[in-house]
Amino acid sequence: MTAATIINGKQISEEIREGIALEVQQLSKQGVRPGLAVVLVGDDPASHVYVRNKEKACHDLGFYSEVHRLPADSSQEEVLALVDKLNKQSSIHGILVQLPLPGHIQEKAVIDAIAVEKDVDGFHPVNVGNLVIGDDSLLPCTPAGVIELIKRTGVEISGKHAVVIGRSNIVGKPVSLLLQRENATVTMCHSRTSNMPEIAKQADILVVAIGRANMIDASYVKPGAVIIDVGMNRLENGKLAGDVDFASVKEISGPITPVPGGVGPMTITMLMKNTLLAAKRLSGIE
Ligand SMILES: Nc1nc(=O)c2c([nH]1)NC[C@@H]1CN(c3ccc(C(=O)N[C@@H](CCC(=O)O)C(=O)O)cc3)C=[N+]21
Repeated sequence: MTAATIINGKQISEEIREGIALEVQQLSKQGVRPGLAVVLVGDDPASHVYVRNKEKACHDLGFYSEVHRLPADSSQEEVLALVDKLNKQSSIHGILVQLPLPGHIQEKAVIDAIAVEKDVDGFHPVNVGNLVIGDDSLLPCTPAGVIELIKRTGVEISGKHAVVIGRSNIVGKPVSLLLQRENATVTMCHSRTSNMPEIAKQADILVVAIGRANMIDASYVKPGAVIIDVGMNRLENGKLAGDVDFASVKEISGPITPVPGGVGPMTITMLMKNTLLAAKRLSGIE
């Protein structure tokens, strides 16, 4: 068997970003510059890579960006007051409040407070509801990036069996809905699934988002299946590992994403795409 294709999320991101940069140029002629605000409460170290990569993307694409770093002991009222200010600020079209928030702050209260039109994470209940219904909405970034990566493998999604491992609100659930929207037959597995390898082995497309380093080995994989690894696990040696045991799985799978360089860069690219879209809509251009 020939070696599996490695899906180059970094390169695909670059291609999409070139298109976004062109649109930003066009928009600037109409006096609009997409603006993104990121709110970081406390100093979760895992957040830093993400915020750094996001700032770089904003800079490279000519977006306006603000990062608000609040101390870990900020009150919920303080965070809500900042969100309210950003909701009203015309230079900002996208607001992302980095999760997880410190335990004393209710994530739901904060997400609910973000203006629906500026919710570039796609986490607000109105955007989630529209996703479920199939109406137009700002799509959550990682799930949107996953679909884009699958489409670019050239493998048809329609009619295929997709298995999603993980049922979180930010990845597993929305990815399942988007795959279903693409006419896949979708099975969701999770921590209580009793015969997971057996089910996963039926997948033509396997999306893994469980948060356990290298858990999915070749015994979960049908030969030739598309493998999308959403995992981001920081190992003790400081390296990043996915949820998929890349070395063993790539020997039998079809196209497979690496970590890093797979889904991660796409998440940021989709955030930029959402911010561009929000800027156009808020400016009455689309
Ligand atoms: N409201 C909110 N929205 C999020 O989208 C969100 C969040 N909170 N909290 C944290 C997670 C994590 N996350 C990442 C996205 C991309 C990379 C990324 O760019 N990874 C690169 C680089 C990794 C590296 O070099 O260390 C890669 O996979 O190749 C990392 C992490 C978004 N998150």
